[in-house]
Amino acid sequence: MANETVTNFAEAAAGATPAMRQYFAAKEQYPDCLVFCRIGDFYELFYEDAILVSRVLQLTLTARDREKKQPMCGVPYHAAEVYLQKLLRLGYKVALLEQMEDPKLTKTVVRREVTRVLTPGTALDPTLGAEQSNYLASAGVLGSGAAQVWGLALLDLSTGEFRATEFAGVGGWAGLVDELGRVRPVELLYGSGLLGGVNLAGESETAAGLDGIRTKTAVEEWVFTADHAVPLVRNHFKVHSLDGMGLGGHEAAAMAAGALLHYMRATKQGGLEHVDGLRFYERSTCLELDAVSVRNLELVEPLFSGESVQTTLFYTMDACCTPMGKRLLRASLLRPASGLGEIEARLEAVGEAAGDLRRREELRRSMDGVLDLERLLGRVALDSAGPREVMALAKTLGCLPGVVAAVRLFGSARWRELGESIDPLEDLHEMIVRTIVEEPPVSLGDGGAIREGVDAELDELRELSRSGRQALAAIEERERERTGIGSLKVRFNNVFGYYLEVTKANAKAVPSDYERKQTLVNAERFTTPELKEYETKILTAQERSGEIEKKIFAELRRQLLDAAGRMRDTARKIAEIDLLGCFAHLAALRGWVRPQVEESGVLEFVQARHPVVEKRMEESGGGRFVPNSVHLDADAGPAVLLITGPNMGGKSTYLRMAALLVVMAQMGSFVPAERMRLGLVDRIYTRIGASDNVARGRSTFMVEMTETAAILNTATNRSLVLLDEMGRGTATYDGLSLAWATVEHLHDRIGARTLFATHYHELTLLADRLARLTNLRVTVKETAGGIVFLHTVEAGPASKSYGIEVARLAGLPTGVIARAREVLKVHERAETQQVREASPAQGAQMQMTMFTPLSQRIVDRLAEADVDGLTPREALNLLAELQRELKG
Ligand SMILES: Nc1ncnc2c1ncn2[C@@H]1O[C@H](COP(=O)(O)OP(=O)(O)OP(=O)(O)O)[C@@H](O)[C@H]1O
Repeated sequence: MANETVTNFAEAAAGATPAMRQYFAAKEQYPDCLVFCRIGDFYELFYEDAILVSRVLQLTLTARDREKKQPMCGVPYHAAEVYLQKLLRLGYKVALLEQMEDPKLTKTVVRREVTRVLTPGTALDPTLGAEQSNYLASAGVLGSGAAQVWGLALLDLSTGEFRATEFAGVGGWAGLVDELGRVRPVELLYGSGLLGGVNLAGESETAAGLDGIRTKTAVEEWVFTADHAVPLVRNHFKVHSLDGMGLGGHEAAAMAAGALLHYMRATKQGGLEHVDGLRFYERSTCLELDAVSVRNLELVEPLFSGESVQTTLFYTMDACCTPMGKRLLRASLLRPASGLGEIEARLEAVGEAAGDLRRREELRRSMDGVLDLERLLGRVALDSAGPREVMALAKTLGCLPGVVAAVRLFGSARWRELGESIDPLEDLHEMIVRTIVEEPPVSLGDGGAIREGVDAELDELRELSRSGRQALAAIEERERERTGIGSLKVRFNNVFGYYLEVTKANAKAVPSDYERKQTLVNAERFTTPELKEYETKILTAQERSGEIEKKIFAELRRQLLDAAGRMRDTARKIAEIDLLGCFAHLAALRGWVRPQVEESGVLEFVQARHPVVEKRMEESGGGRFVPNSVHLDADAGPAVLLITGPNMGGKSTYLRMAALLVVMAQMGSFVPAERMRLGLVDRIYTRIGASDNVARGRSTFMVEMTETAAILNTATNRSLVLLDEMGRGTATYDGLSLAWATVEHLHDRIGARTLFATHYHELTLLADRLARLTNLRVTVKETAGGIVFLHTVEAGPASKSYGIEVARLAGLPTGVIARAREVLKVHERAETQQVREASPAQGAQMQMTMFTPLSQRIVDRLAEADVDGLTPREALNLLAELQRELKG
């Protein structure tokens, strides 16, 4: 919040009422928060907060005073949740200033305190999709220079998932930014001020990758110190050493985690019981996908926000039955496995289930009623679960034995492992259903959530109020007879308690022992000593039973939280079971096959299909996907496939298909192909199309070159590299030269399996020089009516580019098309002439050296020189002259 605002508040505070002074104190303590001040049945906002919130939430702006100097707006307390969620989604933070005393019982001003600060990363968003995670991230740095280590911690409060990692050395910062771009947390914590020379608030060029994180929260610098933060982690988990969590020797990661816990405490987030573990993770233990590739390949989100999710691989592969399974699918897409053992174990289990319809269906059916175990547990821990949620938890727990039994029907190692190790949590299920009634009320305060027989006193009190109410009915009956007033009623309201109500017309018939309580327009209300006695009995009984219900519920909650670790473990296993079931279902349904995975440099698939495009074509009735094959071998060649062909021919689809099939196979899924052989890939790199960085003020070409630099600097011979139309964003010869040199570097130095789609036909000449490069082309058929795309990929370079043909199909005016044809002819003629004039030997040379005309002159002069006839002095002169020419 701007300084000006704070000054305004300070000025206003000088002459404020006591309630407003509490408000100003809260505002001073939480200057970056909107303060929601509870006054009676409303939350009120004042001054700049009121102006902003009334605009954002479209509320009426009023004022506290006649002069309208104190703007104000409010939302009803009971409906506040919706408004709060909206503000949080927009990235705002909110401090709740609550009444700490019952206004009815206080004579002076009610005491108010900030009880909780809600921020995007610490509040639960009920509209969050089952597969999405709501991460709060925390990043800090230890050391300096090359010894710098960045620590990153991530917490999803809705499920309790808590993990941390590190990025060390020179590439550490870039690694951190990339990981944040992939994880996309809703809120990022960092130490205020400049850290390690870079500003996490996103003001420096290198921090542009953090633009997507809407809420960035700076906390005091000292919070991000090992001395302060690391002990917080040890205390939270009640351990002496962090080695058991894999955090031994990872102080930066532990520090980031500790700073996050500090923040949770500072914002008064209670109930962190379900955050019962912290895991150190390393990206190298999985197939690495950088943020650019995750985006380009549309693994979990469409390339451009707002587009249909149907273009994502997640959407295509999501046949999971449970929210946990969906989340694991999403996480696996972002981090496919890199170890052969893990992949094989999954593939074997998928194969077994894919081949057995009956058992597979039994398994999937057994998960029918399984709700979000992790999120329900999260709500219990955060004390936002009522009796209904606890009952929902019980229903889910009740399904587990069925799931376990279905898993045990399978025999392969992974299924056996899961079936034997999963805890069906029967004791917890039994504990809940023993305590809570089958159809509990929404809120505990409504009463009647706890079963009969759980607590003797509760049963007695309930009996008492039941008999009390019966007695009241009897009184009503008796008094009607005694007074002869047929319409006499015993009624109840919160202010007057129980009373006898008689219409005005009958008031004369009221006996003298009735005490008048209240007079209304049409009726009179009375009480009697007998009625008062019952009233006290009933109300005390109700009050007391409310207390007992609360106590029992709290005890149940505590016992459930004691078992939080077991529940989370089971939830993880259910997720794995569900995911394997989903893969098996897809394999059987869509005719996918088991890939052969090995430690080698091979990537080969026969008659493969792009899973997303194929599904979309099927759904829209848009024809059949044309299958294609790939053969790559980093060691024996071909390592580089250079794909040419017309626009719209299917080059990009072919490239993406290759990457998607690798991701799927390394996740342990079957793949849409006749056959696939995959030597494990350590990392997928993509450089495809323009990205929305342009909107952030970096040119398309700059983005392209930055991404290409990252590939050339870090790819290994076990990586898969996809380059689509590289060099397009600059002058033709610059672009061509860069593309040429890049292909050579990938081929000669890196040896990564590379798919390179290009419109530069000149590049196809590289096949003569680079032994492990093969030309491929996408085919078209020329017909009388124009070209037809066949989408088949075959060996050889494309003969023509058909750019003008495609432009015609796109509807460019005929005049422009005709003129373009003329211009093209002129250029082609000039080129042919040039080639004809050169000798055959020169022709070949020209192709190779067309980018270096200057050096060609030097080479020619050297070739002409008669070395034997030169004196040493002449030789020196020649050398000096050549050098001068080179230097220009
Ligand atoms: N194998 C295939 N079978 C059926 N349709 C395909 C196939 N490959 C691509 N297509 C369809 O052809 C269209 C163009 O594909 P794609 O974008 O891959 O072409 P491209 O060669 O990369 O074009 P450009 O060079 O203009 O980027 C897409 O709509 C795609 O769905």
